[in-house]
Amino acid sequence: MAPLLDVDGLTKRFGALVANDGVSLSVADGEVRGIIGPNGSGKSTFFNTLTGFYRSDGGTVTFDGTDISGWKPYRIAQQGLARTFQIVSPFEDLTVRENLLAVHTPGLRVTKEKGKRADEVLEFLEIDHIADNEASEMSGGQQKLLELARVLMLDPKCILLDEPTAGVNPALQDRILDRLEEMNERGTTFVIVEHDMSLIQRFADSVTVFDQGQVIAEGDFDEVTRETRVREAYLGTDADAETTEDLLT
Ligand SMILES: Nc1ncnc2c1ncn2[C@@H]1O[C@H](COP(=O)(O)OP(=O)(O)OP(=O)(O)O)[C@@H](O)[C@H]1O
Repeated sequence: MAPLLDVDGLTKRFGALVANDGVSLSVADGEVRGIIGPNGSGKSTFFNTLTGFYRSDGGTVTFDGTDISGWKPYRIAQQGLARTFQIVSPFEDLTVRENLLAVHTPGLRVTKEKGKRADEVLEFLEIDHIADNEASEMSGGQQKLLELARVLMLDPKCILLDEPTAGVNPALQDRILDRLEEMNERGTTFVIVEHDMSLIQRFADSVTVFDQGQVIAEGDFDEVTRETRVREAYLGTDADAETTEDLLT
């Protein structure tokens, strides 16, 4: 079966710096793919280029059988490939619910339907009790949930998550992960950039490792974390680490 997401030779340069150097990666429908790699290895750039926030310098992106290379971010999101950001930025003056209603959802033209979707999403993520609070009153962790909620308004086939639990307390982290797993069971595909290796180990079916803008390994978590090249990539940024566990946690 053709992959849901197929990236071929994606390249992004910032002046002389090649942040993504011919990155190729295929994700199957229903898969959870983890992307790991040391700081500055090009993971966020990959998401930004893939989703049209950066103009690519080469390569193609095919999603659900359609070539979406060079498309604008909103069109890509509406095609079913949505993303969250490492730094969340809700409309702070709006309430939580209003933040969801502000998402452009072409599939739900009737306001009543959109309100119903918003209420379902709020309940699913267990933030319905703060629906009428201003977003500015939310904790950092709750804002991460709001970010996810905004993405769910689009009912996407595939969600790219950029560090979904960074800076979130452990109880809330667990809740976020439970919800992601539930969505995956219902068929949503995920690509997740995360430094928290326990999360990757628990959630990802397979892992792609970036280093210096390139894919250097791919496979299941235990397989890739044993690879010498992966250990070396992390060692370069953490010379004191002695074991793989030290390196990757
Ligand atoms: N807008 C930009 N302008 C110039 N250089 C950039 C820009 N964004 C990223 N870079 C550079 O591209 C390289 C890859 O950065 P990127 O943020 O994609 O890495 P990352 O793997 O996501 O890192 P981290 O894990 O720290 O988030 C780095 O050298 C970074 O300094």
